[in-house]
Amino acid sequence: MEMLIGGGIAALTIYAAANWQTNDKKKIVHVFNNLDYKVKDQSPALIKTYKTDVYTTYTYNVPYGLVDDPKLQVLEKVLNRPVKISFTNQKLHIKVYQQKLNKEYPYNVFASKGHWSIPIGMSQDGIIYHDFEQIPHMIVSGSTTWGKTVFMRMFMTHLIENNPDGVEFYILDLKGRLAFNRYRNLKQVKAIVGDHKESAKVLKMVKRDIKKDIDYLLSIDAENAKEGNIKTRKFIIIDEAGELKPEKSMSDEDREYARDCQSVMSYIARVAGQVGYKMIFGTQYPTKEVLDPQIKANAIARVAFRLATSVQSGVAIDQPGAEKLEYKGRAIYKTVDEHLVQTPFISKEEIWERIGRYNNVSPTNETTAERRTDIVEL
Ligand SMILES: Nc1ncnc2c1ncn2[C@@H]1O[C@H](COP(=O)(O)OP(=O)(O)OP(=O)(O)O)[C@@H](O)[C@H]1O
Repeated sequence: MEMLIGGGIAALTIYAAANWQTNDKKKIVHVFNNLDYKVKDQSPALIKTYKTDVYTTYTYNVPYGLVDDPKLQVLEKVLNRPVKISFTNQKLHIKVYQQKLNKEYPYNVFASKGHWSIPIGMSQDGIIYHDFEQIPHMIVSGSTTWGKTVFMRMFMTHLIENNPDGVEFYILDLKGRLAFNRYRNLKQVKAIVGDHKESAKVLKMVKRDIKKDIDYLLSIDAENAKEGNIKTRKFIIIDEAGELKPEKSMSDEDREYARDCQSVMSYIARVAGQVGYKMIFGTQYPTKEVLDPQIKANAIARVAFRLATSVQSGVAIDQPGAEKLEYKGRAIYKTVDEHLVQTPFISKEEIWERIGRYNNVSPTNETTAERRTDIVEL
C-alpha cells in the first residue's frame, strides 16, 4: 500500500514537472510576443532544453539585432519561480529553477572548507563560499535589521572555528559596540573599540604592524604572506563605516580622528591584502561619500543585504537589485560573478556554544571592564 502511495506521488511529481515544462515553454513564447521581443516577424527559436533535478535551461537562437533585454526579468513573476537570464553568442539562455530559496538556512548545513574560506550562503546552484586569500577585502552593506550583523558574527565564528590560533580581529564597532561586545574577551579579538579616538589609535597600530610585515617580507624576498610563511591573518571589521566619515557636525578633534581613520583604511585597502590583512567594511549607507574610491576599487567582494534605494544598490554592488531583496538574510554576493544567496543563520547562543571556549575571562567576571581597556590599549 505504501509503495502504491509512494509510486503515485512520484508519478504525480513527474507529471507535474513535465506539465510545468510545457507550460513554461508556452509562457515564455507568450512573453516574447507580448514584450515584442523579436525582429519583424522573426522570433527567438528554441534550439535546446537542458534539464537537471534543480533547473531547466531553455536556449534560444535570437535573430540579429536582438540582445538580452532587462524586460525579460518579468519571466520570474510569470513563471513564479527563480529565473536566471544570460546572453552569449547571439543565444539567449533562460534558466528556470524548480524551487525558490528557503527563507532560512541554519549555519550547520554549511560545511566548512577550512582555512580562510567562509560560507556566503545558499544559492540556487548550491553553497557559495568566499576565500579571503583570493579576495582580501569585502564591503558588506544593508539597511538596518536585514541581516548584516548576523552575517558578520557568522563569519567571525567560522574563521575562529577554522583557525583558532591563526586569526585575529580588530573591531571598530561605531554603533556603540553592542553587536560585538560579547566577544571582547575571546583570545582572537585583539581590539574592540567604539569611538573615533580609539578607532584612530587601533588603525594606526594596525598600520605600524603592516609596515613591519612588509619590511619582513622584503627582507626575505617574499611577495606575500603565504610565501613568507606568515600564518596569522588579521581581520579589521568596521561597522558602521559611515560614522568614520569626517563631518561638520563632529568636534574638531573627532573630525581629525575620522580623517586619520580614512587615511589608514585607504592604506589597508591598497597595500595590506597580500600581507595578510583583510578589511570588512560594513555600512548601512553605501553612498559615494562613505565609500572612498580607493576602498571601493580594492574591496572587490561585495555582499549587499536589502538597501533603501537602487542608487544605494548602485554604489554598493554597481547595479540595482539590492533594494528589491525581500527577506531578512537574503543578499547579493558579487565578485566577478553575481549570486543571489540566503546567508547562513546562526543564533547568539549557537555562536557562544561554538567559540565561547576561547573566552579568556568570564563575561560576568568583574575584571571584564578593566580588561576591555587593556585590549584597547594594545
Ligand atoms: N541569515 C538570516 N536568515 C534568516 N533571518 C535572518 C538572517 N539574518 C538575520 N535574520 C533576521 O533578521 C534580524 C536582524 O538581523 P541583524 O541584527 O543582523 O540586522 P542588521 O542589518 O545587522 O541590523 P543593524 O544594522 O541594526 O545591526 C535577526 O534577528 C533575524 O531575525
